[in-house]
Amino acid sequence: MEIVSENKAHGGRQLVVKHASAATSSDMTFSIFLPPQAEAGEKRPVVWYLSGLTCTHANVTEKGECRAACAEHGLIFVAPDTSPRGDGVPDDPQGAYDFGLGAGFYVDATQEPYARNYRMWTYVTEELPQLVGSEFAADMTRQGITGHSMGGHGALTVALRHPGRFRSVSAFAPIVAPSQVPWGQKALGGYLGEDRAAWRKHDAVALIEDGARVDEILVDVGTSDTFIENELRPELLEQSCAKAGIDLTLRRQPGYDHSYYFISTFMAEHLRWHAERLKRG
Ligand SMILES: N[C@@H](CCC(=O)N[C@@H](CS)C(=O)NCC(=O)O)C(=O)O
Repeated sequence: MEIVSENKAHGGRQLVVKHASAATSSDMTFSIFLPPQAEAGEKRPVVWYLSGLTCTHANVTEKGECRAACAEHGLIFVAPDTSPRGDGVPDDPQGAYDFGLGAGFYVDATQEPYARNYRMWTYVTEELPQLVGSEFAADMTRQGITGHSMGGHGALTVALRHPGRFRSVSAFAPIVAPSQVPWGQKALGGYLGEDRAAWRKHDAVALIEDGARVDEILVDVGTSDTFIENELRPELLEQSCAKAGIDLTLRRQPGYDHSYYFISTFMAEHLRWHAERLKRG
């Protein structure tokens, strides 16, 4: 583990960390904010933030405005990268932004040439939690997860497939049914192949239809988000949660778009919502 940068902020410490990942057979970089309470040696809850297309750890770290709320509530905030990186890691054949580098979609690819490196599911669900749990003052019995867009899809699917691991789940403008939208169809087809049965395990709406459950979900999406109708389709999550009895709070925020101006506006509310659930019992 190599500390790439370290800055004091809000009485805590913002780190950027690089490590050799066995899951992705590449070096991976993530950011972690340690609140003042963790700096004082106390084990603190962890909120995972999975980012969207084209992002690295840096977008939310620099533009997400997460640190004041994390310091107030004593939350460790971890932001992984969105794909493997480096020499020899294959990209989209046309260099498109929505597949390959910056677009790992939080799956373990089975298709060539992606299967060796594109193992973001194993990375975010196994390898990185083990590293964070062993290297930092993290209370791994208290975890929450959130994310944006492709990372909102990641947060929902990871939570739905790990019952009991997360006490709180939220998302900003998530892709909720990747099997039914262009971004998701391209990614799931490219990484997992054309067998749609394999896609269902990486589709929040399909997982809920197939019986997966979380107690409650908070979702914010902007009404001026240009991806809302064709890629995000929050109404599909609304319908599946209503049918399944999942307590979904879906807030359509008037005039907000898909950007970090939107995310940063509601970040503190999401973190408070996580903190309330993470401090229970
Ligand atoms: N309009 C973007 C689509 C990708 C996009 O909007 N990415 C979102 C996540 S899905 C993002 O957070 N981008 C980076 C940023 O705003 O810092 C493009 O064509 O590159």
